[in-house]
Order: sequence, then C-alpha cells, then structure tokens
Amino acid sequence: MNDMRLTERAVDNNGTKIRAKGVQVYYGDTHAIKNVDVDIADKTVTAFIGPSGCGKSTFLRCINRMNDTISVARVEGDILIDGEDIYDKRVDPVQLRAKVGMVFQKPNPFPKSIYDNVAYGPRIHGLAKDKADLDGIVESALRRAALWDEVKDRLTAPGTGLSGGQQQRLCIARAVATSPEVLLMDEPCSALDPIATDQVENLIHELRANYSVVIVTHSMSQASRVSQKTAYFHLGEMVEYGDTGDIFTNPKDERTENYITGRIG
Ligand SMILES: Nc1ncnc2c1ncn2[C@@H]1O[C@H](COP(=O)(O)OP(=O)(O)OP(=O)(O)O)[C@@H](O)[C@H]1O
Repeated sequence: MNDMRLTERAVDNNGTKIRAKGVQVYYGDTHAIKNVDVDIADKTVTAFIGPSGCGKSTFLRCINRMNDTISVARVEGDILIDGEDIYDKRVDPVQLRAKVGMVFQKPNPFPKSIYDNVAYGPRIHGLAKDKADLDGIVESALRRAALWDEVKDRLTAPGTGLSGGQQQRLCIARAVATSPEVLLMDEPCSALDPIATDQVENLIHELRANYSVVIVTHSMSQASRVSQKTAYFHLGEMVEYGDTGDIFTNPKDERTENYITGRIG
C-alpha cells in the first residue's frame, strides 16, 4: 500500500491476522456473500469448504481485493489485516497484493523464464538492490516452494515448460518472492496429480511457519490434512468456523454435518 502500514505496524491482536466484519458481496443483483464475520489467525492454515457456488472463492478474493477487477462485483463491510482496513482509499491494491499473495486453481506461469517468473514481483516492487540481491530473492523463493533443486540448472528455461506440479510450485515461488504476510490459495491442487498434490500439501504445511494461509478446497480430506481451522460456507453464509478437528468430527450446524457426511455436495 502507499504508506506501507501493513509492513510497519506492530502486530498485537491476539494472533488475528485477518478480521472480516459484516462482509457482503454482490455481483449485480446476486448476493454472493451474506454478512460474514470472521477472525483468521496468523501462522495458521484456514480451509474454506462448502458446496459449489456457495461463495468460497468470492470471499477469498475479498482478502486481496481481487474482486476489484470484476466490474459487476461490489464489496461492503470491513476487512482488516493487522487492524488496518484494506479497503481504505489510501491502500494501493497492487501493493496490497504483494502482501497478500494468491495462487490459483490452474497453474498460470507467465510466458517468461523460470527466473523471470519469480523475479517479476520483486522487480515491479523494487525489492532488490542489485542483480545479486535479486538472485538471492529468486533462489530463496524457489527453495521455499521446494522447487530449487529441480530447476537451479535451468533458470533461463521457460516456466511453461515445467510439469503441472512444478508450474504450481513456481506460482507459489512467485507469490512468496514479494515476502507476503498472507497467502491465498484457490483450489491449488485441483489440476495436479496425487504426487504433485502431496508435494504442494507438504509445502502448505511448511509455509504456515511464516504466513497466514487461506485455502479453498473441494476436498474434505485435503482440508483435514492441511488446515488447523475450517470455515464452512453455505449459500453465501459462513455458517460454521472453528478448529478443523471439531468441524469434521463434531459440527454444530446441521448444514455442515450434511455436507461433511456427503448428504449435500
Ligand atoms: N464474476 C462473477 N460474475 C457474476 N457472478 C459471479 C461471479 N463469480 C461468482 N459469481 C456467483 O457468485 C456465487 C458464488 O460463486 P463462487 O465462485 O464464489 O463460489 P465457490 O463456492 O467458490 O464455487 P466453486 O466451489 O464452484 O468454485 C455464485 O452464485 C456464482 O455464480
């Protein structure tokens, strides 16, 4: 953001990284998110689950203002990160998205080299002092994405030439290269085979040490493997939110229970 308050502010709010208050999202006349209140913890993986069309991706996109790019979308209510309103008019959405990175369903590397994919964000945000500094940022991001050993000898090769699982880890490296504080993942494994899914899930587990990770998933087994907190969405409402173990073994809301037992999907 313009004044970079997100990076400079001391965090002292009992581990809450993201706070949503009364969030509503409309696409024209469609009321896609209905009055969502939630506190999302720092250094935690939070899974959003629920039937198709219930608003998981819409709510996820509120957290880095990706809905700004959809002309018919209108967001109401407050979303605070470290206590700061990300919809404040002084906040630059481009800067915000460096702090709140996103990984999409389908791996979407740029038509550039592996190196340039990862260097893209640090370059546009002026994060490197010189070439050696940029090299270090690229290597560190590729290591954090568990991809370095596989690509270190072909950094100038096109990112699009990697396997699907490698491309998704490249996109994760691209997202972490700007040192985000929050990582949003919208069904990051849905285009991957079981081995690549396992690698990305292990990575999510490691990323939690440094980031608040929010993941949309259709796979309840994935949610239970990777997350500590789970939110269940139903027809635009967040009907239940709590510890993942509790949501899956002892849901309080009948709608959550019906979903996790397979009665609705
Ligand atoms: N760009 C858009 N324009 C208009 N309506 C949209 C748009 N994106 C989503 N919607 C509508 O908003 C509602 C929520 O959609 P969203 O994609 O957030 O749900 P979801 O739970 O992520 O679904 P899925 O699991 O199928 O990806 C749906 O009714 C959908 O049709």
